[in-house]
Amino acid sequence: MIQLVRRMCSKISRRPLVLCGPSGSGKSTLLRKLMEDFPNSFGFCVSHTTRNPRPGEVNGTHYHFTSRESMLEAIKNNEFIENAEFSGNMYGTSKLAVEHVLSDGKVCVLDIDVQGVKQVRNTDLNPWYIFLKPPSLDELEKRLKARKTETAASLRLRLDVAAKEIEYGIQPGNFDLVLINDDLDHAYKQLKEFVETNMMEKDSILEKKIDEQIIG
Ligand SMILES: Nc1ncnc2c1ncn2[C@@H]1O[C@H](COP(=O)(O)OP(=O)(O)OP(=O)(O)O)[C@@H](O)[C@H]1O
Repeated sequence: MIQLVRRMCSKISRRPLVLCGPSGSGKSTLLRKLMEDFPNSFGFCVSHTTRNPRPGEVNGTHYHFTSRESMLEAIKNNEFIENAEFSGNMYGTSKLAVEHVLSDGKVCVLDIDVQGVKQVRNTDLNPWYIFLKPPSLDELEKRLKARKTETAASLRLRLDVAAKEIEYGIQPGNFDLVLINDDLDHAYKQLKEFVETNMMEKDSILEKKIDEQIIG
């Protein structure tokens, strides 16, 4: 019973986590590490996309791969929290995907772009917002090239968009934390510290309060 109450309370106390940053800034890389360290605390909110899967990407795990027609229909039916168009493809977070993570009692993690962040601000999701900034556009270009997922045209577009996103990302007040992904271990350490300070401690304080109320 105590476990159940604790679980219910911790669920409502846990604000989602938004990780935003230009394509290639390292969002997936950092989130993978976070999920490995806290497998029971965080749940990745699986986005929908109309783009084709990259090698190794699994439907339902990395993305829900879908068609433009079904996605437009679902958006019309108000099934999405946010959606964005990038490089001729649609991306979006469905309400169901968020509910799926919450029903597991986990903190919902959203990997979204600036367009998505602006829309999430108009919802009652109330997440923590973290912006991941590449050390420079040159370094971003190097990393995207090394990832070997882009054509010359899609690389160009990503770099153009990145410059605008960084402008928004570093503006004071837009994010709770701006993380520079220079050295990966250092960036991860900062992310982990932010999470432990702002997201974990509050939960343990809440759990202590629940224990005091229930046990006496
Ligand atoms: N600190 C770092 N130093 C060097 N390489 C890095 C660092 N962080 C990430 N990378 C590499 O940069 C590339 C881009 O990272 P990743 O795919 O995680 O970016 P992303 O923000 O998730 O991109 P997208 O939005 O396109 O999915 C990957 O090949 C990754 O291994």
